[in-house]
This record gives sequence, structure tokens and C-alpha cells, in this order.
Amino acid sequence: MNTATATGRLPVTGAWREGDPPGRRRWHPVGRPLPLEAGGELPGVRLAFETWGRLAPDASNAVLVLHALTGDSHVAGPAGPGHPTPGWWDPLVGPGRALDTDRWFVVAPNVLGGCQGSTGPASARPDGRAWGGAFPFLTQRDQVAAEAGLADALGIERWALVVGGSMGGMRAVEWAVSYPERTGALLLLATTAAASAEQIAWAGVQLRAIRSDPGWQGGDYHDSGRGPATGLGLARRLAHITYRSEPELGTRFGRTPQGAEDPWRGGRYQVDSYLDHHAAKLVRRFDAASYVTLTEAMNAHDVGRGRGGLRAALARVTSPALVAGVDSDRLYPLAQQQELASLIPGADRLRVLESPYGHDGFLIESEQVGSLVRELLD
Ligand SMILES: N[C@@H](CCO)C(=O)O
Repeated sequence: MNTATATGRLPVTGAWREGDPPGRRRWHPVGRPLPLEAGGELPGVRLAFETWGRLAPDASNAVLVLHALTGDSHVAGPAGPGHPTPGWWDPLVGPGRALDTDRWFVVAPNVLGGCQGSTGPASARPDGRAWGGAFPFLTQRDQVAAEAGLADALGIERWALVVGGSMGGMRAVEWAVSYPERTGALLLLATTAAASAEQIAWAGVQLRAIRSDPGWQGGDYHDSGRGPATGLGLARRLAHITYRSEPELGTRFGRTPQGAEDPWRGGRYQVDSYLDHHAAKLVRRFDAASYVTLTEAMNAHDVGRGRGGLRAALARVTSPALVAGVDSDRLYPLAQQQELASLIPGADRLRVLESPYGHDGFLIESEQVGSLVRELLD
């Protein structure tokens, strides 16, 4: 379940389960086994998704919004039953907002391999047990292929806009390269054409933290009553540091102890407590095995793989595009977005979001992101 138990024990998995409140989610059963880039296929695939607005009769007004690592389909609206967090881009979606739902039909799937309704390691495989450690290796291309099946089912031949940040941006660029004719415009935020050595390195430490927790059990913990909560929490703490900027942490927390705690006697600094808070929140709402699956898919991300390299792959993109980064992002530095902007033929000059918040700026600076959305759609 998605909440801590009455005894205060952390849950085994924060995955949405059959029987939990559905919230606004609907499901698309892909119907056929999905062939996977790494070989083999995934049976019984379904994608959870949410929509806002109405699809035009000619299906010309559809916008695809793709979430980042620990996001989900709940782009807009309050937290509530079935939704552990409020909409992560709520200020952008609704009547009169940048994604004006009086005009646009906004679609947001939960990524394949995720844990908020789409098929992932916590889902049941055909024999009824959780996939766990037997869940196959996925790539962004597999995830986009599943999303193309959702577009087919919704009758959307071509998206007016595909937009995503971070991991969502990886899928957005894969959409534009795999399906250029289906991508009407492209907005890439705080993302990259290929995961860098440093990104793989940060991610690798997180994967080790999870897998070295005895609760991991090779990934087969879902039905065991004990999961790798400690490892997932450590992974989140580390990741969260990379999501923010050094000056922001300095200004906000400095060297201040947390409350009455004394760091010289085992107590915490404020910044430790802040990371503890984000770790505990993620452990309550997210499944560790999904975190591993999605992190490995991000590490595998290379839009040029098997396509003659980045330059040749990105030359396939036919849509107008905007690429933006965050000036204080130390995880996805501006050079990566500059590369995308210079290799995508229809891309305008690199745009820079000014923000003290580092990589998370693409989630927080909704006014600046909204201006880019309007620019592309208008
Ligand atoms: N805070 C974001 C950052 C990753 O891009 C997340 O958790 O998904």
C-alpha cells in the first residue's frame, strides 16, 4: 500500500496495487506482448494514463506530457485517493494555462516499468506472483513503443506537442526520432541525448545502495513483507542532492543544526533532516524495483544507438523544437541541452531557465516552462 503502516514500519513497496483507489487513472492494455530492445518480450503490458481536456474530432489537439523518474501520470490536480502527490505540473495544465485544456487534450501516461498503474516489477506476471527480479531490462525505446500503442488506442496519429523533462525528455526525444511523423512539436527540458558517464556514475551508486540492502532479495521482495526501504532511502538522498544546487542548499540550510539536535553528539544538520524527509516520502510512494528498472533504462539512454550516432539520429527529427536547460543544473548541465539544440534541425537556440533550484528547476519554474510551451503551441 502507499502509506506507512500503523506501527510506523515503512511499506515494502510504494507501488499502486489492484484494489487501491484509481484516482483519475485509466488503463490501456497494449494487448500483445511487447518486443523488447534487449531481446524477448513483455506480456500483459498495460499503461496507466490520465487526460485533461477534450480530443478534437480530427485528433489534432493532443499533447503528450512525459514524466521524470519518480513522477507519474498525475500532472495536474490535488493529491488524494489514488494519487500520492499533487500534480507535478499543476500550474501548467488547466483552462487559461499554458496547456489550456479548453483547447488542448493533454495525455500523460505512467511510464512502462513504473509503479503507479503501468506494468512494472511490482505488477503480477501471468502466474499471479509479482515480477520482482524477473522483470526484464527495459530501454526508453521500449517505453516509447508502449506509449505509441496508447496513442494508437486513443486515435492520436500525431501529437501537436511532445514535452518532457529529465527522464521524460529522454522519452520525448526518442519519440521525435522514432516517430518523427507523429511528433508535431517538441519541447525538451533539462535532458540529454545520451546519459553521460557522470550521470551513470551517480545512478550506479544509487543502484548499489538499493541492491546492497538485505531487503532487496534479488528484487523478489514484493510478497515477502520486507523490502529495501533503507537502500531506496539512501538512493533518494544521494539523488536529491544532485537535483538541487550547492548555493541553494547553502542559503537554505547553511550549517544550521536541525532544531535542538547537536551534530557533535550524533544529531543532524538541517540539510540531513531535509534529505531524510525526501527519502521517507519517496519510500512511502515508490517501488524500489521500479526505481532500479527506470534508472537502468536512463543509463541505457543513447538516442544514437544503432542509428549511426547522435548526429544522424537527431537529424531525423522533423518538428520544430525548443530545448531548455536550467542554469544551476549540476546533473544535466547546459552543454547537454546545447548539444540537442545544435543537432536537432528544427530547434531554435538553446533556452536557459534561470533558477537557483538546480535540476528540479524544470519542475519548479512553471512560469518559465509555460512561456516555452506557449511559444511552441502558438
Ligand atoms: N525530482 C525529480 C527529478 C528527476 O528528474 C524526480 O524525482 O523525478
